[in-house]
Amino acid sequence: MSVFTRITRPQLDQFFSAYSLGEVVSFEGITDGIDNTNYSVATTQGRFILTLFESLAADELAHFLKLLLHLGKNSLPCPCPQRDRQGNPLRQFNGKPAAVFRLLPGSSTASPSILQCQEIGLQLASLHRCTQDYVFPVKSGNDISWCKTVLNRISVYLSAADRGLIDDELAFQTENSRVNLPRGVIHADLFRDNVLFADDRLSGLLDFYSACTDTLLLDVAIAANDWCCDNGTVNNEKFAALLAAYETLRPLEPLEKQHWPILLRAAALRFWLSRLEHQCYPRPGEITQQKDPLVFRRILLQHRQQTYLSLNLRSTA
Ligand SMILES: Nc1ncnc2c1ncn2[C@@H]1O[C@H](COP(=O)(O)OP(=O)(O)O)[C@@H](O)[C@H]1O
Ligand SMILES: N[C@@H](CCOP(=O)(O)O)C(=O)O
Repeated sequence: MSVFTRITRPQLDQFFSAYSLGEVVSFEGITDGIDNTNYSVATTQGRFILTLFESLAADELAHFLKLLLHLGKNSLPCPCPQRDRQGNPLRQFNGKPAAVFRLLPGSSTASPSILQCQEIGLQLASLHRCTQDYVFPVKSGNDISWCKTVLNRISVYLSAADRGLIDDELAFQTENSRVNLPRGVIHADLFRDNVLFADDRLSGLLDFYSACTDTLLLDVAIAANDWCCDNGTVNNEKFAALLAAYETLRPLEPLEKQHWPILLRAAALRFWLSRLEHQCYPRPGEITQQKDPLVFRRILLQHRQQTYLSLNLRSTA
C-alpha cells in the first residue's frame, strides 16, 4: 500500500474547510499508486481524491496542475484540481503540498482487451494533439544520462549478463538518437494502473506527474509496452491495434515509423531500470508496491530479437 503519510480526521476537516466542497463524511487510504499518498474522501457534496505529494515541490507541481487544467478544458478525462476559496489549486497538508481532485468513475483493468488498447491509442493521440501549442517547461528526468546513473547505482546487484545487456542496449540507444523526431507533452507513464475504464470506455487518465516535454513516439511506446504485453509477452495484435488507433488522429511521420522498434526498446529499458532501482533501494512507506523488473527484461529481449530479425530479413533480401 502506498500511503506514505497518515492523516487524521481533525486534520482532514480543517483542510477541507478551506474549500467549498462540503463537509467530510468519510475517508480511506488508497492502496494503488507508487509515488504519492492518496486518500479517497467522501464529503456532503461528492467524492474526491486528496493527494499529498511526497517528492515534488510546490513550484514543480504548479506546472503539472496547470497542465491538468489545460487538459480538462480540452475535454480529456483527467483529474481536474479543485480550487480552494481563494482560487488556489495547491495547498499544504502537514507540511506537504496537497491537492484535491474530483473522483473519476471506473476502475483500472488488469487484462486489457484489444478495444481498450485502441482506446489508449486514441486518447494518447488526443493528448498529443491538444498540447501541440502548449509550452510545458518540464524536461524528461529519464533520458540516457539518467539510465547511466541508475545503472551505476544498481550495478553491484546485477549479474554480469544483465549488466552486459543493459550496457549493450545503452550503446544502441546512444547510436540511434531520437533528436529529430516530433516532440511535445508526453504523459510518460500511461500504464494500466494510471487509466480508468467504465466498461470499455476510458473514463480517466491519471498520474500526470511524470509528464514532460519529450519525443511523442516514446509516449506511445511506453504505453504500448504495458498495454500490449501479457505478463511480459508481446502481443503483436494489441501493438498493431493501439498504433493504428493512434494514427487515426496523429499519423506517424516516416522517420517515426523507422524509429518505432528503437523506441519500444528504449521504453522497455527505462522501466526495467526504474523497477530494478526500486527493488534495490525500496522506499520507506507503509507496504509500498513492488513491481517486477523481470517483466521489462523479457519485453526488452523480445523487442531486441524483433530488431535483429528485421535486420536479418533486410540483409538477406
Ligand atoms: N481523480 C481520481 N479519480 C479516481 N481515482 C483516482 C484519482 N486519482 C487517483 N486515483 C486512484 O489513486 C490511485 C493512485 O493514483 P496515482 O496518481 O497513480 O498515484 P501515484 O502518483 O502515487 O502513482 C490510482 O490508481 C486510482 O486508483
Ligand atoms: N509505471 C511504472 C511505475 C512508475 O515509474 P517511476 O519511474 O515513477 O517509478 C512501473 O510500472 O514500473
